[in-house]
Order: sequence, then C-alpha cells, then structure tokens
Amino acid sequence: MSNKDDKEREYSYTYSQLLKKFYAHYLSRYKKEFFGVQFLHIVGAVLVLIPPLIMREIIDDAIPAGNVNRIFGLVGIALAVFLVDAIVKNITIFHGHRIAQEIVRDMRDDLYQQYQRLSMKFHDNKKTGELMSRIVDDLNKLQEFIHHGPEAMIGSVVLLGGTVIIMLTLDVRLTLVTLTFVPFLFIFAKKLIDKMHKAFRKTREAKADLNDRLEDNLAGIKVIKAFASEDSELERFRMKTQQHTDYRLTAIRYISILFPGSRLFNAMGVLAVLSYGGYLSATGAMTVGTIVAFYGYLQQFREPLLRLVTMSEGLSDFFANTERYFDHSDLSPDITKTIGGKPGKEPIKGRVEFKDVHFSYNDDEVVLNNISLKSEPKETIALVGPSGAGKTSIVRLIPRLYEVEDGGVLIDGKDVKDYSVRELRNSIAMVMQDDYLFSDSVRQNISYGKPGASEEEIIEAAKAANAHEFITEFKHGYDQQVGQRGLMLSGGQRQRVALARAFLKDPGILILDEATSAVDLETEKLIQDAVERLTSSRTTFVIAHRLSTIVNADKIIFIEDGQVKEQGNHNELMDLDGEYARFYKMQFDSPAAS
Ligand SMILES: Nc1ncnc2c1ncn2[C@@H]1O[C@H](COP(=O)(O)OP(=O)(O)OP(=O)(O)O)[C@@H](O)[C@H]1O
Repeated sequence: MSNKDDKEREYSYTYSQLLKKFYAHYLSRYKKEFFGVQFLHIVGAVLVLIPPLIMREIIDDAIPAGNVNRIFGLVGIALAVFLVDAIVKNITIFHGHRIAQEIVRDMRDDLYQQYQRLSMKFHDNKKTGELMSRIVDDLNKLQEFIHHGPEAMIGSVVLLGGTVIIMLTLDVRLTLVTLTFVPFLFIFAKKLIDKMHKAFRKTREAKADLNDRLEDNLAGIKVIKAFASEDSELERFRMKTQQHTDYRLTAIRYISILFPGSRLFNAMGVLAVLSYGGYLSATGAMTVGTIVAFYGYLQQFREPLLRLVTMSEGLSDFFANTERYFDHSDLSPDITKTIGGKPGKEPIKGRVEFKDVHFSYNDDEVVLNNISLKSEPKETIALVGPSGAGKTSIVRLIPRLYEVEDGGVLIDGKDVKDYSVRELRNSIAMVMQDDYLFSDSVRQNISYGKPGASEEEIIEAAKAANAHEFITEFKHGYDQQVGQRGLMLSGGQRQRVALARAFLKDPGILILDEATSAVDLETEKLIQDAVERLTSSRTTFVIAHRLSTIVNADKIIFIEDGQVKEQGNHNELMDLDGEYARFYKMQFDSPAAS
C-alpha cells in the first residue's frame, strides 16, 4: 500500500527540503549526541584499520629481531585498540539506536496528535490500515535508517578510503592487482541488490494487500459466516499469502546469490594477494608481514562495500518515508481553532441556530442546501425525513465535526467557529447509531464521558440510562470487558452504555441519532425512559425513524434532499397535511410500525 502510493505520488518536496525539514523538526534537538555518535563512527572505522599494521610490524620486525618485549608491546597496543574499539562500538550501537528511537518516538507522537487534530473529512477518505502503516511500519524503517544510514555512509567511507590509502602506501603494485576484483564486485552487488530491493518492495506491497484483506475480513467475519462464504474468502486469502510468499522467496533467492557471490569475488582478491604477493615475497620484493596485512584488509573490504551499495536504496526509502510523513503532518486541519483554548465564562445554555447553512462532504454532491432552523434552550428538536436526506449531516455540524461551507451554526448566539473546539465539544454529547465502545471495561467506557468520575457518579449515570441492572448481572460487573468495538454486548446494552456515558457528561446539548434502532420493544421502552430523563433538562436534537418516539418533540423539522421542507410541532405538521403527515401516516399504516 505504502509503496503503491509512492509511485502514484507527485513529489511535493526536494531532497534538500526534506533533509532540512527533518533536521529542523526532529534531528536538531539531538544534534550534539547525534554528531557525537557520527564522530565515534569515524573513530571506530580508524581503529579497525590499525590491527593489520600491528600484525605486519610483529611479523616483519619484532619476530625476525627476536625482540620478545616488542612483540608483547605490540600485542598490548593491539589489545588497547580492541578494547577502545569495543567501547566505541558499545556507545555507538546503544546511543545511535537510542537517538533514532527517540526521534521516531517524537515523530510518532506528533503524527498521532496530527491524526487526532485532522477533521472527519480527512478520516472519511483514509483507511485505518493505511494510517497505521504510516505510524508503525514507515517509522520503524525510518528508525533503522536514522542509525544505520549515517553509520554505513561514514563508517564505510572511512574504512574503505583508509584501507585503500594504507594498501597504496604499503605496496602500489599489489594494491592495483588485488583491487581489480572491486569493480566486478560492485557491479555484481549493485545489480543483485537492485533486484533484491525490487522484490522486497513487491513483498511490502503484497503484505499491505494482505493486511487490508485481513482487516476487512476479520472486521466482517459475521457477514462471511452469515453468507457461508468461508471457502471463497479462504481462497482469496490464500492467493494473497501465496503472492506474498512468492515475492519474498524471490528476494531470498537474490540474497542467497549475493552473499556467497560477493564472498567469491572477495576471495579473488585474497587469492591475488596470496599468488602475486607470494610471488613478490619469494623474489624478495615484499615482506611476509605486508602480505598478511593485505590479507587482513581484504578480509574486511567486502562488508562496508556492500553496505555502501545498499545505501542508495536505503536513502531513497528514507526520503520516501519522510516525505510521506510530512505529507500528513503538514496538512492543516480544516477545523482551525485550537483543541484547547480558554473556556467561556458562562456554561452553554443550548440555544442552537442554523443560518442558511450549505454543506457538502466533497465536490460531487451538495448535502445540505440552505438549512435554517432554531432551538431554544432545553427544547427537543426532532429531525425527520427519508434516508440520505441529510439529518445526520446536520447534527454533525453542531460539534463542528465538519465545517459548514456557507452560512453559520450558532450556539447561544455565537458561531461554533468562535468557540474553542474543546469547550464546544465538552458541552455536547452525541449518542450515535451503533455507538463506538472502546475495548475496555464497562466502567471505563462510561467514565469516558467524564474522566475522573467517582464510582457513585458512574453508577448513578448507569442507573439513569437503565443500564445498572444488566451491568450488575455481568460476572465482573462494572469491570466486565466489552470486547472490540463493544461487540460482547448486545445492541441494546451498547446503546444504554453510550447513554450512560452521555448522562455522565451532563452536556448542555444532546444529540441522539437513531438511539433506539434495532432493539426489541421492551429494551426500546427502557432506552426511551432513559432518553426522556436525559433530554428533559437540555437542548436535544433527535433523529428517529420510529416517529412514535418524537411526536412530543417541541419542534419537528422535516428534511428532504438536504433542505428543510416543513417545520412545526406534530399537530401543526399533521394539520398542514404535507410531507411529514404523509411520512407519518405511511409509517403507521405499515404493519411493521406497530
Ligand atoms: N462521511 C461522508 N462522506 C461523504 N458523503 C457522506 C458522508 N456521510 C454521509 N454522506 C452522504 O451525505 C448524504 C446525507 O447523508 P446523511 O447521513 O446525513 O443522511 P441521513 O438523513 O442521516 O440518512 P439516514 O437516515 O439513512 O441515516 C447522503 O447522500 C450520504 O451518502
């Protein structure tokens, strides 16, 4: 998924802009430690260059001279080099990873906060899986690169450069002969690594596809069971897992050629040292110590070279991931007022007014067209109309889940845009169709309405919502887990937990969307009682398909095609004998209505 996006995406930043942004936003706060670690990478690479020289010294000078003290002295130096190297590695491995981890933690927290900040319009168009993959997978890859990228670049360049320089100073002829394998190794490795990365990219795409399928299927497992489509779904799933396996095996095939192949190329260099170096030594043109030193350098040539070749792909992944990151983190939320902000002095009374409101979710369809309506504090306003008329869209504008395009929504005479979002939403409770419960205990789900609520308050709210009784019948009472999305509760129980949550919030404005749908008559009565208790002391907007529940509303607004067609109380609208009356009669004439 993520990589498909890469291909379709138009690049919005240049590489240098990305680097500057990444540095300014995230790296700069760790700059001292980060550059300290990079310096140690240089030190570490230089240290690796020393032992072959010590070896040469021992073989060429100390041993022929029979100088035991010098041998032990040189061994002592080698020991010190190894010790310092171990300490340097310990520091760079730990702190390099720590800094990368902390940078990525900061990025992850920021991106999550950004997702919370972005409006529903953004979320409507995004798959949960895609956002999760940006927060989890992309940033995991970034974290690896933040540490290993500079390590490979700096460490490998110093090590390879230092090796070549030392070899040249030891013997130019042998250097030229032994390094002839390097261009071949480079081309061989580059070709295979490119192919390998292509296969890995395909593997990631296949994995994203697999995740999408899995997410959809597990969420819709009830439908799969109900339609007995397990076999065909299994077949589709198997195709995806097979595809994933095939791409992965292709990548592994390349790896299985790359590593032995590159060792073989490297071995060519070693053989050249032994043969040409052996020849030079036999003819007295070279010391044995030099051959041993060359041997040592060649042994450690292959790995940094491969790391360097891999770097280009790592670097382009890094740019792709940081760009995807900033693409989202730079989006400006269309709900612009801060989430925080100072609350007003007066609590909201609940006078709500829509003034010539126009709204659409996207360019394709006008959803609300010139809506004007008004409620006095504590009134109950019922929104009625055919499916898709725009009722839910109207109530979503009150807590500013979406922004009106034209006109305004006013609460107590003040535009919702002029409230801090937190104050506004703290004053409104929504009980929506099939409300979302978090995978937590009943208690936690109720207290979501008022964090820090006391046990008494929670129980009181549950009682008012006619939920206390069934909760106490649970094995674990208020500690009962409700399962993912509350699926371990019945529909009617879920609605009453959601109502208890609203009771506890004690809002100035209440929004009820189909709060009594899909339950039996007895449960509906319990819910209706709770609803009446809840609505009596606050402004309430209620959307109900069963019109019996709203005949007593102070005002009924009949909505059709995103417009207010009629408004008044039940009797007035029945007298009018228009659309509402027709709607009402149709419902009460139908056998399902009773
Ligand atoms: N998040 C969304 N993104 C895009 N379009 C949407 C979204 N939500 C609703 N719509 C569209 O807006 C229109 C009005 O939908 P809305 O949910 O407000 O109607 P409704 O009267 O509440 O319907 P119902 O009674 O069936 O719930 C419909 O055409 C619907 O397809």
